[in-house]
Amino acid sequence: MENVFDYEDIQLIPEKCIVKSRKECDTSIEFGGRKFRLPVVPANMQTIIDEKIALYLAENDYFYIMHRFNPETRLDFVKDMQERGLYASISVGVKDEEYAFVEELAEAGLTPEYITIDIAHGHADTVISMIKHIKKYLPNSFVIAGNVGTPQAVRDLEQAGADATKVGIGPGKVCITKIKTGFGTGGWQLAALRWCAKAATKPLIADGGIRTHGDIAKSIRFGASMVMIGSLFAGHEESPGQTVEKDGKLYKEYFGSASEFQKGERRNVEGKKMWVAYKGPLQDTLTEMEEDLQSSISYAGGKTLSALRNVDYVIVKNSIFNGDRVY
Ligand SMILES: NC(=O)C1=CN([C@@H]2O[C@H](COP(=O)(O)OP(=O)(O)OC[C@H]3O[C@@H](n4cnc5c(N)ncnc54)[C@H](OP(=O)(O)O)[C@@H]3O)[C@@H](O)[C@H]2O)C=CC1
Ligand SMILES: Nc1nc2c(ncn2[C@@H]2O[C@H](COP(=O)(O)O)[C@@H](O)[C@H]2O)c(=O)[nH]1
Repeated sequence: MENVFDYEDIQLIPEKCIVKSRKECDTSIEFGGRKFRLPVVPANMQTIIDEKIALYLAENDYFYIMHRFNPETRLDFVKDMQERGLYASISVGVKDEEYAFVEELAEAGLTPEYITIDIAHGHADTVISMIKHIKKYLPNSFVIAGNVGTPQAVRDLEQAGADATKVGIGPGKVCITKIKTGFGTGGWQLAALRWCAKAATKPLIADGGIRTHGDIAKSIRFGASMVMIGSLFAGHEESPGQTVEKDGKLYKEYFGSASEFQKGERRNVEGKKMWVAYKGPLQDTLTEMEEDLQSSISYAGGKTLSALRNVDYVIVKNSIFNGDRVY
């Protein structure tokens, strides 16, 4: 493939500014029939989101996807969110019991507004079959399917009925898929997104590899409607998971959904755990992301996210920084 690059290799080129203040720039996005304040969603991982954070995000017009690792709580979660007049957004897998769960929701008259099929290798018959099952029993749920890394996968999942596709195999901060299997989009996630966008007729979610807020603007430029982020959302006051103190500093755990910490066993492990420096309140990060994205839009010469989609860019290999040395 030609022109393989990642986030750190790209710089977007500024256009003439048309606003007097960055406050005029609107970062909101319509996704699955709802308007959200940011084109950003915290990863559906156990150390990133829990019911309390989901509630906060929904109440404050942010998009969220609840993880699937406490499966028995999902039905009540959907009921509770909807009784509060909020949208419900959950994840499912593809094992037999997940088929029964979808039917259980339908029998209870509960339609989650968003259902994400959360599978490592999403270009699979198992995922295609689950998309069809959800569309049969819960036709009004907006189905996000993934993860994939090729245009053919996007076509196949869209063809099966997916309303959006999630792109990203192996670029995540706690991912070891690329090392253990030799496969994935790690190191060229942004180019893979661009490749997938050529085939997509429905929204794409760029998932994994976001290391700076500028990477959100770059994802939009290369075809994402929404950006899923794990590590930048880890380590907050509200983040689920253990907190430890070391040399007077606080750290919070962040582990992969395919790590032994998630699975409780060392079988097919494709994720690891790391400790993230404590970051303070989640809202501070969301606010900073919004301000930075408003600034990105102003550099793109517009007032809305659409301005980002057509800006020119240069590929400057490793010119910003290498790997994860961010600040
Ligand atoms: N975005 C990414 O790069 C990655 C994300 N993850 C995350 O880890 C979590 C666990 O994912 P996953 O293992 O899919 O979910 P599950 O553990 O629920 O496995 C789902 C089913 O798919 C099978 N399966 C898993 N991987 C493969 C594969 N490579 N080829 C064929 N069948 C497979 C499993 O069987 P069996 O285990 O017996 O093979 C199981 O029957 C998810 O949250 C996922 O998002 C994991 C790796 C990569
Ligand atoms: N290969 C693995 N990928 C994983 C695992 N758990 C989650 N993920 C993916 O990472 C992103 C978050 O990436 P980040 O760079 O923003 O931290 C997440 O949304 C999943 O797609 C895992 O165990 N192995």
